Amino acid sequence: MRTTQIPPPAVVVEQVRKRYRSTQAVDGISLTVARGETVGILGANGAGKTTLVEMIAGLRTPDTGSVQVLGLHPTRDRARLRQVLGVQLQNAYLHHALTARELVELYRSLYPHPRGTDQTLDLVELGAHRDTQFEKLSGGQQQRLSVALALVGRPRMVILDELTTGMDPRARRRMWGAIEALQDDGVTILIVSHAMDEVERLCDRVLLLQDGKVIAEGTPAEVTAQAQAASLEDAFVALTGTTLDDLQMEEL
Ligand SMILES: Nc1ncnc2c1ncn2[C@@H]1O[C@H](COP(=O)(O)OP(=O)(O)OP(=O)(O)O)[C@@H](O)[C@H]1O
Repeated sequence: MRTTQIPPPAVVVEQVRKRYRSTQAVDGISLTVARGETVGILGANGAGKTTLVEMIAGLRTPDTGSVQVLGLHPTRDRARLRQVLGVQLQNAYLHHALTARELVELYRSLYPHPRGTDQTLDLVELGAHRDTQFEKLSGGQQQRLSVALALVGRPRMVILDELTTGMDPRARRRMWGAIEALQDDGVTILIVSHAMDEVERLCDRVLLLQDGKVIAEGTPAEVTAQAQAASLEDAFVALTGTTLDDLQMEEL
């Protein structure tokens, strides 16, 4: 009888914890993400979302617990993981004096089979700004470029922290289209987002965090129903006791 090897899930996180001095940022989170699945990580400011995805990306080491990504250990197998995982993080440091084209070319050089430079810039509609230095791009354009850089290596999985923050409505729609194309290609996606319309449209499943713990999990419709709410945004408010206006005030 022939046996088929079932590939491991894209992400297996078991009971991870991470503390910064007096703050328990992540407090015992477990998460399994199937290959090709899109999972949204939600929660108020400071809930632990970025810390969680940084541990999955291998950029932070958990104090306890384990993380496996595409069958690899995020820190021990860092070089191999970098070839298959694209990461766009909040406040990513990019060389400000380089142009959009130069940054794409720099990132292309890290991968064996990267997308073309023009194709990458067109993906986020930055072709017209190819010769603009990063520091002279608008905030939304910088954000679009950082997403493009996460996709340049044709990753099997991407982590997107605040995908469309700062983008105008047209750029957001365009970005959603680009994400849907990745989904059609079977790419596994983790999205950190405060935009509930985006999460409802793109995510198969969401995890709602509070104080470093998962307080709700399921499809957007299941989490909405669990809170007996009319929308995911209402569910967020009911379950976390935070309003999105509070979130925006905190971000000011
Ligand atoms: N480098 C650090 N040193 C000390 N404390 C930190 C550090 N990074 C994060 N924290 C704290 O850990 C907690 C979780 O932060 P984290 O950035 O993971 O939250 P978040 O859910 O991504 O928030 P946001 O929505 O504001 O991006 C917060 O209380 C934050 O102040």
